[in-house]
Amino acid sequence: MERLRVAFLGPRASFSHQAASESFGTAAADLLPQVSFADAFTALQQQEADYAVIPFENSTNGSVVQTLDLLADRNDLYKDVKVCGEYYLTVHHCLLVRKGTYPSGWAGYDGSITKLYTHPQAWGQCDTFLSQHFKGIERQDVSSTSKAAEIVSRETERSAAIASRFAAKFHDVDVLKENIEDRADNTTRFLILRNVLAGRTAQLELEQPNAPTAPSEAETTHKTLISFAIDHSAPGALADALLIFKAHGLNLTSINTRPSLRRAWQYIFFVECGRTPSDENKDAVLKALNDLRQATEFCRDLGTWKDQLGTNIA
Ligand SMILES: O=C(O)C(=O)Cc1ccccc1
Repeated sequence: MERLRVAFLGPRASFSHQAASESFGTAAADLLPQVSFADAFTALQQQEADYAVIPFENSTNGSVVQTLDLLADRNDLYKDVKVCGEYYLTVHHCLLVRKGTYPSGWAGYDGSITKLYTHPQAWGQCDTFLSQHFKGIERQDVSSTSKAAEIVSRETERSAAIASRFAAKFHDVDVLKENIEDRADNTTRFLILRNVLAGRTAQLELEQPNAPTAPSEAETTHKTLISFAIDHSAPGALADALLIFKAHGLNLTSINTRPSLRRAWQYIFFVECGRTPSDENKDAVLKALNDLRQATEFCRDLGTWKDQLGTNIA
């Protein structure tokens, strides 16, 4: 079998790189760094990559809206891209500075840092630490935490990056303070995406490469993500749509919304639901999608995969 091509948000040493390399750890895979999540989606749609590993939500900070916007696919750019797996990564952030700038470490820190860099996802995960020690200090969003470490390694001003210990080593910068995340259990759930038309990944559907836990088939929950929009002027339209999930025995596990950008104040709903497969419910998702097509302005099946939290919710 040819080597798999796995797209992730680069440069190397980003959290997405870590998630990609851990989730495809045992497979023969080439990891392909991308400048943005959109580039990773494009690489998949054009079949220049077999999989993409993209952050979807964080246990401290909630949903990753950039990812929801790409899944919303308002311009039909990624029509063949679907979710086929997930991976949970515990995320520890460090405050990184150019090598040698603070020889006495955090204990001797004199408050001289004037600018902070990181990926937008990271600010909200380190809120308590930042408001205690860096209130009012300029913050600059950059394309990834690894990019932030790279910038700081070259800057002559007193600046700092929020990134991983791994990124510190990779870009040869110092760790001024580690574990600055608000919560020790700070975890990001990454989605593994594939192009449904790509034959070379078909056999891996529903399988997470290198699954951290391996529950038996009977106790594995399958999750499905479906997006839809409804006519907000009809009373009960959302309730009717959600009742379809219940009617087919699909357990709702999360709901997100993003603006539809078709009309002001209309939303795209992203509903995640779970089911433990059985003979009775094997067509539940297909049936629910058929019913949803009648009850919504549009709906889209964004894929089904195995739950890696190992919870049996049916
Ligand atoms: O910027 C990175 O390293 C990413 O991969 C995005 C991200 C940022 C913070 C937590 C998890 C993922």
